[in-house]
Amino acid sequence: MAPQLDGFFAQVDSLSDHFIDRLRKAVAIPSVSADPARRPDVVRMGHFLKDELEALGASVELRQLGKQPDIPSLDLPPAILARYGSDKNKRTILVYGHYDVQPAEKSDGWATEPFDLTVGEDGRMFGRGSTDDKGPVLGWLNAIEAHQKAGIDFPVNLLMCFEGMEEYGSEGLDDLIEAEGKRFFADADAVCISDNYWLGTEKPCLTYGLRGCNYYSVEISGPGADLHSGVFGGTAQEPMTDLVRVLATLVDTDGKIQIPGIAEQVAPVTEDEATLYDGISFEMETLHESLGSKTTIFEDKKSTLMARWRYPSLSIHGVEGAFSAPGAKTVIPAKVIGKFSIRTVPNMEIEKTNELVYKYVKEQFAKLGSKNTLKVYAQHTGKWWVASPKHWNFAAAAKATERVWGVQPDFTREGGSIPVTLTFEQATGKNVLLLPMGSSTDGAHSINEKLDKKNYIEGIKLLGSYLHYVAEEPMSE
Ligand SMILES: C[C@H](N)C(=O)N[C@@H](Cc1c[nH]cn1)C(=O)O
Ligand SMILES: [Zn+2]
Ligand SMILES: [Zn+2]
Repeated sequence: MAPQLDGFFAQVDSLSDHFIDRLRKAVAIPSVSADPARRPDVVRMGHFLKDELEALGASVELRQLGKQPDIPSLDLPPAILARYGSDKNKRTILVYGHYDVQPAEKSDGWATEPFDLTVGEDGRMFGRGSTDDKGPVLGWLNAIEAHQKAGIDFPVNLLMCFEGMEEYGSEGLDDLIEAEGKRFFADADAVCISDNYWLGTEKPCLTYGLRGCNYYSVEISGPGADLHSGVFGGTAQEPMTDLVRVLATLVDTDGKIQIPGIAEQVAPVTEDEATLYDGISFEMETLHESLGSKTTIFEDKKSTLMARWRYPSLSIHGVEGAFSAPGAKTVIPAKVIGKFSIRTVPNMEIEKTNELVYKYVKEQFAKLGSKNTLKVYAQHTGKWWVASPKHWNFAAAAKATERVWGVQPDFTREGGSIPVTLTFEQATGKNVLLLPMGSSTDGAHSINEKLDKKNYIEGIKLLGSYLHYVAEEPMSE
């Protein structure tokens, strides 16, 4: 099966320094989508990808997505739509990834410069976006190049959709996907996304589910300007005090969401599902390693996996407008905006969840009897997704995993969110597969994000061989 793969693998190995250099160039572009000041860098990253793709012979379009809804003066970065090959006798695979990254500052606690890919002797490649999601996005380009240089026919037609706003809720992309479902994406036989991580560090996985994400702001204001706490402390009602008290009512120390009506929406555990967790390769020790501590809510694997995959969670992320620098500033902030999100699961509904959140937050604020003013709103929302892994798309990925890594993959769900996954499924009507490259200790969204060189290089082989096995799978749907 897939006889050309040995030549492809050898070519990937001999190009490995070049592929790491490509990742270094990509990481050097600080494409932070959440920071309006970095928007030119996000656009520059989009152009970098366009140039690289064109140099490989792909046809590429940059699609403008309009203005950012919450900052109407700011253009959204373009989505990249690209095609490599248009042979009617080949299958067509649509791949998606994102070229934006989470914010990162050395002062957050990074051991190295976050936008300077630093490769250690042990093969760990540190840099913001290395695993999420520049390494995997470049994996597709590298697979194309290795085929070209090895003189091996590319096994499928590849459609690519890369966006620059995923870490901010994929603003503007749903409309494009819906509009292009039966146009640019019309030929797609299946969809593959490489933008998540293995459950541990040793065993690869194929992922068939994601949680959704509803992201909220709670804004409390009162004074006309920031105040001196010596002059006004004890005489003015303070927005920060109110906010802390409201945020404290959302969730308890063991992660139990306190908002009535959320738990009632969650799908019951079926008998089949209850047996599924035992077979998954997952160690609490690896979780402690990824977490950097032993502060887990649960002590056992099953409860932990269920909490990550099939129950909602509520996280408090930060407070805009609050004093957060080192030192001691005796300020009373005039307006503070608390940020929290709820990871949603089957059968939670976005609108119903929003209404429950708004009602609860308003009730908690009312209980304080404060003269300050409250606003609560959703910044962005994205639905959960669960697909069937019983499909030739997953079968091909399982064979590729066995060929590259020598083991059968686990079939997993993921606690994170990729907001457009369900949109791709619905707009194309095709099966969607998540095929991760990185591992659980990569620290996506955290300080010292990394991708292991082994996962990058073998990951390129995995993506390329998946396409070969896709070409060989019997047509069933
Ligand atoms: C799993 C993926 N690599 C990722 O990190 N997704 C983000 C996307 C997001 C941001 N807001 C809402 N969703 C995540 O899960 O936080
Ligand atoms: Zn990502
Ligand atoms: Zn991310």
